[in-house]
Amino acid sequence: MSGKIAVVGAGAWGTALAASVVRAGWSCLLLGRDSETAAKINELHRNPRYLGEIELPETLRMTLEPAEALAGAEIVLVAVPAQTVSSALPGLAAFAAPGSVFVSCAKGIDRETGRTMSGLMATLVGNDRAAVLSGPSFAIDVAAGLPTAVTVAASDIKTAKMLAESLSNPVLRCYASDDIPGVELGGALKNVLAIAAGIVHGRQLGASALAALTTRGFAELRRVAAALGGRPETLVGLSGLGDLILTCGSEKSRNFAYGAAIGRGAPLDELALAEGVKTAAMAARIAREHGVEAPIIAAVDAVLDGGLSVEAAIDRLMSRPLKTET
Ligand SMILES: NC(=O)c1ccc[n+]([C@@H]2O[C@H](COP(=O)([O-])OP(=O)(O)OC[C@H]3O[C@@H](n4cnc5c(N)ncnc54)[C@H](O)[C@@H]3O)[C@@H](O)[C@H]2O)c1
Ligand SMILES: O=P(O)(O)OC[C@H](O)CO
Repeated sequence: MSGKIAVVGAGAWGTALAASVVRAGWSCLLLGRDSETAAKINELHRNPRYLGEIELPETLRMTLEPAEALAGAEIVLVAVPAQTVSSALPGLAAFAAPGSVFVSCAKGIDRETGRTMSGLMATLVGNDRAAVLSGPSFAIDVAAGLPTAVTVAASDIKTAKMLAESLSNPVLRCYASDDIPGVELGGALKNVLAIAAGIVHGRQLGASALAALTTRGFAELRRVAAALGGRPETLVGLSGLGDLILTCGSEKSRNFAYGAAIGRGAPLDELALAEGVKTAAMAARIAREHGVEAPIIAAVDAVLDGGLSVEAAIDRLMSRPLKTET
């Protein structure tokens, strides 16, 4: 590939994606906010704060200037935390090259407006230029060049295929989809469910409970995503089931690890880096407003809100009326 890709957000995911697109042959500028990280990336080819000693490609450069990062970029990967996308985007759109495609790589629902990341982007650059990348992918794995597969969605399948071809490399396999809601809601909702799975793990409720929680959580993920237009077949793919399996079973997941800490009795932490914390309330609200049964998501929201203890949440989930499975 030749040409330029800009990556917004020099945290774990932005840096890993930037390394990955350089491996795919693109020139890449990473846009961040702190000069110390820029010096480490540009001079030492490392981002120790987020990715330890992983060696980044020497041609990867970071800048603090949006105009420089976005000038001439055909693709802009947006990898800042979901709750900062609405404030980060308006300052960027003005610098974007005409026709460039903005790809949300964040996983969450905006907690002020209830809007999805693609929805936020579409208001600025239009539906045709808004896309989503999601799927089972720890930044540290992608940065280290371990084999990974994700889904890239755009409303036009031709755009999705162009992005999948552009972003794939020998160790990152991108599948194309035209189901934006299905792909992005899988990623947003699995974070909430990973917190629940972490609680089960931290509370030492056993492997059987973890399997039950993950499976019933998946049923909720499918129902809520379907209510917002996600297609069932997308939810059994990488960005739904795939990412749920990854994050509901590994302490490498910040959401799972945060849930595990709560399960072990740690106090709630408003500043936790787990994206599911900030998406839980909106996910529960969307489920209520659409009349979708989502007791696990509601329980996570109530526990994070401080209104329900873990013990009471378990009792509540286990004492629900019995029903048919499907
Ligand atoms: N870390 C992962 O393994 C991973 C994998 C897939 C998806 N994601 C998703 O990617 C998103 C980012 O996660 P992360 O792990 O990189 O977070 P992070 O905390 O590692 O880094 C976030 C970065 O964004 C920067 N930032 C915040 N607001 C900004 C703004 N307005 N403009 C520019 N930069 C800004 C911060 O300074 C920080 O460098 C999240 O939605 C997360 O769910 C993360
Ligand atoms: O560490 P987490 O829980 O934010 O998960 C990271 C990625 O979303 C995994 O696909």
